[in-house]
Amino acid sequence: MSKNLSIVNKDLKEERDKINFNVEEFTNWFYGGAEKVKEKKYIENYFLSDKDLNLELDTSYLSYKDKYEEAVRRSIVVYKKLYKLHNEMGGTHEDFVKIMENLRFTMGAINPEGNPFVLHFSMFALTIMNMTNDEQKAEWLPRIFNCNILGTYAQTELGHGTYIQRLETTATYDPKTKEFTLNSPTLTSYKWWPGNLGHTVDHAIVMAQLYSQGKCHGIQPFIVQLRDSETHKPLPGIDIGDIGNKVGFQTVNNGFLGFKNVKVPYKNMLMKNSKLLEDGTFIKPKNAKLNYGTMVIIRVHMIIDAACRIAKATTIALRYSLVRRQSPINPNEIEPKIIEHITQQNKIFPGIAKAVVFKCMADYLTKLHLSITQEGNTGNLARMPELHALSCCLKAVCTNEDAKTVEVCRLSCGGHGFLRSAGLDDVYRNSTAAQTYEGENTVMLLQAARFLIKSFNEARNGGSLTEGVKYLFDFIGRNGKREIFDNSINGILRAIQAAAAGRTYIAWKHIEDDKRHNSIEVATNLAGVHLTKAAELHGYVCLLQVGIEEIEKIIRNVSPALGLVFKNILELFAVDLILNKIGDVIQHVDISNEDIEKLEKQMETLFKFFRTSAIGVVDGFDFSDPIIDSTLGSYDGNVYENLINAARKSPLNQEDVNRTFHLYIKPFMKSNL
Ligand SMILES: CCCCCCCCCCCCCCCCCC(=O)SCCNC(=O)CCNC(=O)[C@H](O)C(C)(C)COP(=O)(O)OP(=O)(O)OC[C@H]1O[C@@H](n2cnc3c(N)ncnc32)[C@H](O)[C@@H]1OP(=O)(O)O
Ligand SMILES: Cc1cc2nc3c(=O)[nH]c(=O)nc-3n(C[C@H](O)[C@H](O)[C@H](O)COP(=O)(O)OP(=O)(O)OC[C@H]3O[C@@H](n4cnc5c(N)ncnc54)[C@H](O)[C@@H]3O)c2cc1C
Repeated sequence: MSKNLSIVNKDLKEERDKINFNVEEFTNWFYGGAEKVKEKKYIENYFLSDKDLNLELDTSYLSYKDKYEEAVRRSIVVYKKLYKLHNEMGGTHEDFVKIMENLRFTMGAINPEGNPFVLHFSMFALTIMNMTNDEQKAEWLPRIFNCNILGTYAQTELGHGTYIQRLETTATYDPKTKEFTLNSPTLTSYKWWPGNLGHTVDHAIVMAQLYSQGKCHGIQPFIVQLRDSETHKPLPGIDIGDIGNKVGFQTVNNGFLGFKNVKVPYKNMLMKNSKLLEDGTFIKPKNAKLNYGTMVIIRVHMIIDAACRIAKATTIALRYSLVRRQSPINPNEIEPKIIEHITQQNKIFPGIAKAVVFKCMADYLTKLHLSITQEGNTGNLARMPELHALSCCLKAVCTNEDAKTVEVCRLSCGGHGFLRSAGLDDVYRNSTAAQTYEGENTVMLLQAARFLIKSFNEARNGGSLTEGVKYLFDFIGRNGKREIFDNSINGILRAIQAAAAGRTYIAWKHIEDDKRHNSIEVATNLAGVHLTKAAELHGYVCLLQVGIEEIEKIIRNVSPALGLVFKNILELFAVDLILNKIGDVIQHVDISNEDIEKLEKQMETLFKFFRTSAIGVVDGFDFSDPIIDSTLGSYDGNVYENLINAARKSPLNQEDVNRTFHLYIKPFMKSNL
């Protein structure tokens, strides 16, 4: 960690002196090993130490246009260095991925309001890698990796983001000219939202309805050039621009795009899955949803992003809470560190536990994605729906928790948390954006619920279930009897499973009852609230189940002192979860008031133990000061000095008297109204 060289605040030093486990060992776990931590630090320093980035400039004070231009300038500095470093490292694909993974946070420090090239290196490149045939790979990948072309992923339209089956952009094939003609037949068919589209990229993957031989064959991906390679002017028939100011992501350059008779060559339809013969004959893919593959990959990646945003927010909130003193607990004693107020612990400690459990889930899901993709490459697509359901469910649950936790962290910093210099606003904006992009969270939960209902039917009919939903058998086996609660970690898991299965049953029954008067679709819509609750509970089951399995493995492999910290973290996650979901649990589990009181007491005991470890855990997340970028969360804990120094940098403080005094205020004050 590049620690600030200033003297560490004595309250924070006192906390660190009490840490009773090896922080470095925790860091090595979080990043996947000592070698990876070394790499991370090297890469971080390699980029952040570059004076050309001019990181001294606080871009939050710039205008919308200046922010964008500075973000582009900084990104180019970074990407030039990236390619230099890539060559130095050996130039393999693995080296590239390593640098990109580590750049995730570094980029956040360089462009706090978003990266104007993020889609090129994520969705654009991934779609070309995964949805093209060999010839197309050979044509496009070198140009993408050399950045000779820059691209984005243009799917969402003004009228449709969720229901992509009804996208309106058309691509009509003419076998005589061997070209597609792209059109935006209505205003609502304009592409709207794609990141980097407005003024940055010159190419896009465009999702459009394919028409051939007079028939519509559903949405297919096309690679389309949008701007001239020399002048960057929009090509004929292309209407393109920036969509304007947003809640966040100000420098991501989200754009709009309309087509009027734009010609695209035959070879530009991505043909790994669906195929179109030159004569216009359409050949269906093995599974029509294969074209949704890039979204699945990104949803999987979003779990680790959520974990890291929570880790960052809790680092800021906890460090601040260990140096901020306010409100004596005993009237005659000195004001305590605010963390001594138990409500403050309740705000921050469960968040730290979530970051750890989400990280376990991200590792698990990444492995699962890899194994299901490998199966897919051999033609076996059987587990694709399971992966789709799981990634939708966890994308929704983890980003919802992420936004909630980051906001609680902001509140836990009181007034100072509302300052931009506290560093929580960009984290929150990114968290809340993640609730919407890559599939709106309610819609994602409903997709997961579809899988749950199918599995429930399967279980009722004595069929087979995938591992993650086998608990539905237990529910059916109990035949209406309630699960008996026992206060162990596995007891809590069984209780959450019973709640998830119970809610699935309620949703299923709701649909079955309504089906008598309505179509299955209407009945399903009417059960929507139950369905989303069931999917959400299922997401928590997955998190706890994977958390238990992964943390048990971790405990076997780390020192006993760190093992105890992991045990504490897992219990914190589990007890916090059951207490938050107690209403659902009571409905399906035989749990007494005494049991609940015991859980509440247990939480207090867990807080007591975690009180000494917490600072070690957040230090172990290993965010350097430039990455944390917070007056309240810096390693040295000198928050008041940081706050006043940051305030002095406000553009308004660069002069004693602002011109508005003479222009408006003084005449107003002298006017006697
Ligand atoms: C070099 C590497 C570096 C990597 C670094 C990575 C770093 C990441 C950084 C990323 C930064 C990104 C910045 C922001 C980007 C935002 C991009 C976007 O938002 S882009 C825009 C994002 N936009 C969105 O996310 C749009 C959201 N909407 C959708 O995804 C779809 O409309 C839908 C899935 C909700 C429904 O689809 P619809 O066709 O209407 O389907 P129905 O309802 O009729 O039927 C459901 C049936 O289909 C089945 N199934 C479905 N999918 C799959 C699948 N993938 N598979 C298998 N099956 C699937 C399902 O199981 C079910 O089966 P059954 O029950 O019938 O048996
Ligand atoms: C920051 C950001 C970046 C983005 N980047 C890109 C990008 O790079 N490329 C791209 O193509 N797109 C991008 N998008 C678009 C994004 O993917 C969509 O906005 C998202 O998928 C939601 O779709 P929507 O806007 O149509 O919402 P809507 O579907 O209109 O949602 C509005 C409301 O309707 C509800 N609703 C809709 N359908 C259903 C249903 N079936 N059942 C129940 N409720 C429903 C939703 O729950 C929500 O409450 C981005 C969006 C954002 C915010």
